[in-house]
Amino acid sequence: MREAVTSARRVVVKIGSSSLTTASGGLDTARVDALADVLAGLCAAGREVVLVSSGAIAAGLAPLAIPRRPRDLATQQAAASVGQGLLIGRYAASLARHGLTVGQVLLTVDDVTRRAHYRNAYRTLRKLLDMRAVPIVNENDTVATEEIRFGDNDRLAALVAALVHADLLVLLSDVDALYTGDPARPDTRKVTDVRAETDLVGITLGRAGKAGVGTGGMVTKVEAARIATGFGIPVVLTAAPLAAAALAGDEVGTLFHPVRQRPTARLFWLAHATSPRGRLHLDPGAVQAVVARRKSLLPAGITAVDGTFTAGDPVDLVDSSGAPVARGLVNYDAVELPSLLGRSTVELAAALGPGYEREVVHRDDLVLL
Ligand SMILES: Nc1ncnc2c1ncn2[C@@H]1O[C@H](COP(=O)(O)OP(=O)(O)O)[C@@H](O)[C@H]1O
Ligand SMILES: N[C@@H](CCC(=O)OP(=O)(O)O)C(=O)O
Repeated sequence: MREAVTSARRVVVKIGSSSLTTASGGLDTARVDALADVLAGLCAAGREVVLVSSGAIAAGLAPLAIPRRPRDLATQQAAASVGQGLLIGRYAASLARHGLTVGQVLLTVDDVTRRAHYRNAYRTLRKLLDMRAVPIVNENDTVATEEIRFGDNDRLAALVAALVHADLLVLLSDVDALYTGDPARPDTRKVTDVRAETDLVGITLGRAGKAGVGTGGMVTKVEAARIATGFGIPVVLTAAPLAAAALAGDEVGTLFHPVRQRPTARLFWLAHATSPRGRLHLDPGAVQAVVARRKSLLPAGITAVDGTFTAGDPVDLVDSSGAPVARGLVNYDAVELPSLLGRSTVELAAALGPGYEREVVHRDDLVLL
């Protein structure tokens, strides 16, 4: 019995396209009904549920007579636009059988990465939960462009779990657990528990299984598990038909144990949810100061600046090989920085005024990567 699972009050469940569609590509209503039954069971037991459901693109293919998952964004978006309505309609009907109401929540990357926006998303999700409705989240595929797309809902689910302060994230796929390699091969073993990054050493994370339906495969699921467990949220990865057993605490699938206590929400978002707007190249002394001594970053330790950012934006701090070592909120606009580099704060204050004594990134706004 998994205590971390049975004690969870607020649960985020994510289901992949591969678990919702028939072999011919249409929406499998029996599977949607089966999932709805599991979710209704959770609600009846007084637990709160947020569902993150993929499947919009897959559900839109048959009605548009598209034979397989399209590669180009515009066709994917058209399919999602048709499919999302069908998907949510089906969930609404399935959950109505249990007297439950659904609320559709379509999110873009910005909605969960920009502070002002994610507060907004959080408020809506909270309100839906307070009103005993089941929020059903998907990426807002029809407006997301290639650059600002999640592309996979695994990461979105982990960020939503963090956003609503969930006690558990359940990732439902078409495979019953994480395996040491491609589960289709005979020599692979099931991994029942992942307690630390070292447990993943030697595991081959393959791409999506069912051709043309899922995206990301195990890579994005393990990445999602990293994000959630880093926020103190346990993650169970299993197959959709095992959802009820997994949620009852049975030892099915793979349990990713939380690796640490919850960090402050702000720094978590900085590390995992924000997209950096630029890069500050640090000399070795500055890397040492920021990483080992947890100091603020001063202009003297910066050798170069890339990107077009303004004060308050997230930026990556990179070492001399270009590898990111930390992320932080920068106190200057990109255009201001080049003339300050390599100069001490005392010198800058004397030459330019006391406003230039400020750190480039304050230690309170810094998170190590
Ligand atoms: N190490 C692994 N363990 C388990 N499954 C794996 C592994 N590597 C690749 N896979 C494949 O990942 C697939 C699940 O990913 P995906 O198709 O993206 O699912 P979903 O649509 O549920 O998000 C499985 O069907 C499986 O074939
Ligand atoms: N937003 C897309 C989901 C893409 C996606 O992540 O799919 P999957 O790998 O099946 O979870 C859709 O609804 O089709």
